[in-house]
Amino acid sequence: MDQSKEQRILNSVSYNAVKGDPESVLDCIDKYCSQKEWAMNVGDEKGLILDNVVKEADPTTALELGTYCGYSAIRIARLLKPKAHLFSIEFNPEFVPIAKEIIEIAGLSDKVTILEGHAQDIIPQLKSKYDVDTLDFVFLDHWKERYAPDTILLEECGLLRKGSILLADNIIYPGAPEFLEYIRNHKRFECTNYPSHLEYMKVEDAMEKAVYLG
Ligand SMILES: O=C(NCCCCc1cc2cnccc2s1)c1cc(-c2ccc(F)cc2)cc(O)c1O
Ligand SMILES: [Mg+2]
Repeated sequence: MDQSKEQRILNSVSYNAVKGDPESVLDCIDKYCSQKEWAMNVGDEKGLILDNVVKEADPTTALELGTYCGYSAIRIARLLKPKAHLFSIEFNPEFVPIAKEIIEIAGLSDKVTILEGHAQDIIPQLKSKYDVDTLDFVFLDHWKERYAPDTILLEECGLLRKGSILLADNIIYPGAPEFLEYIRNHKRFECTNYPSHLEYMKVEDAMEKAVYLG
């Protein structure tokens, strides 16, 4: 059976990236996906916004919804301080082993735990099963219509604390209108919009940061 696009991305990383060097893994994926095959990584332009928000949050415990090939997990994990940890949830069983391998090549396996399943099933288990207290940073990059309900779920599960920072991808394209409506009208969130472009394209996109006020 011929390989998947995600398999081909892993092949390219495995062949071209410097083992243990997260930057070279990111560069390799960005090169492959801008020159050979488009893929839904957050990419280099929005990746810089992600970097800056992660640096601002300086999280001890971070959560990502939507691992895909591990690109944004590497962007986040490479900035984490020594004892900090990233939990990343992915529902597609095909992507999990590929993301694990790419994160391993980046040398960041110790800082990232990939949890396979749907966010709405795993979020309620984070405290009891994964010993999470509260989340300092959350990157939303999964089903766009799940951004709002899963944000509500995070709050209901007591996983947000005063100052928790949420960052959502694809606010314009594919778009997350319900999330935008919810988060901007909810008084316990302080929102900031970051205009950008869809990964590897000239199409408009944006990211939205929401600080939980407690
Ligand atoms: O759909 C996107 N991301 C979500 C897919 C993962 C589904 C999951 C559900 C789920 C549930 N629970 C836990 C984990 C997970 S992962 C996505 C799509 C585009 C795009 C696609 C076509 C196009 F022409 C232009 C842009 C760009 C992006 O940056 C994206 O992020
Ligand atoms: Mg995205």
